[in-house]
Amino acid sequence: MIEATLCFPLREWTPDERTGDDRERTDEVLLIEKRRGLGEGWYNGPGGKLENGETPRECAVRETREEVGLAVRNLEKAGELTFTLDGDRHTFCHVYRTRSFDGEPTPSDEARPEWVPIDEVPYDRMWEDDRLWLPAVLEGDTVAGEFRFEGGEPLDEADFADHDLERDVSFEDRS
Ligand SMILES: COc1nc(N)nc2c1ncn2[C@H]1C[C@H](O)[C@@H](COP(=O)(O)OP(=O)(O)OP(=O)(O)O)O1
Repeated sequence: MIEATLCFPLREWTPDERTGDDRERTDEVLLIEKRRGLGEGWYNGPGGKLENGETPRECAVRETREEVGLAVRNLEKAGELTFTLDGDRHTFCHVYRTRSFDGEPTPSDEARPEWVPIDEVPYDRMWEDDRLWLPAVLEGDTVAGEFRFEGGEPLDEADFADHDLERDVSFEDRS
């Protein structure tokens, strides 16, 4: 089974009174538009597969740096997701969020970053499971879920079948 990570950097957006911007203050999340590989063309958080000897947290930090050039710190564990394909465990994904980072997001070969207000997340351009668990993660909750896909490899061409989801979960190892 593949072990992978996703990281959702968050920031507060405040209106600039000098420009007369009258939008409400809101949180924004840094998403990527994936440019290659699994989920190409879809929005997601920065992330990827664990390398040998790496902890999930180290992986999330490395992948966020590699994909969008952001140095994230103080990651908070927000979720554990299991994706099954035709009844077999396919990917186990650790989900993090953070408000601590240095640098400005910059595009890479793998990803185009974009700050998005959390109530405007483009779920119609994301994995089908995301609309079920990401809102809770962006609200500060914790989630654990299993999402079942059917139809054979690759996973991003399979059909989403059903799921189980728990909220307000505690993660013992805090990995
Ligand atoms: C099945 O549903 C999924 N939903 C979401 N939101 N994200 C998913 C799903 N399945 C996989 N993912 C994530 C997990 C990883 O963050 C990426 C896939 O990573 P990738 O295969 O691109 O991993 P890298 O290590 O970056 O790949 P390279 O081999 O290209 O370096 O999708």
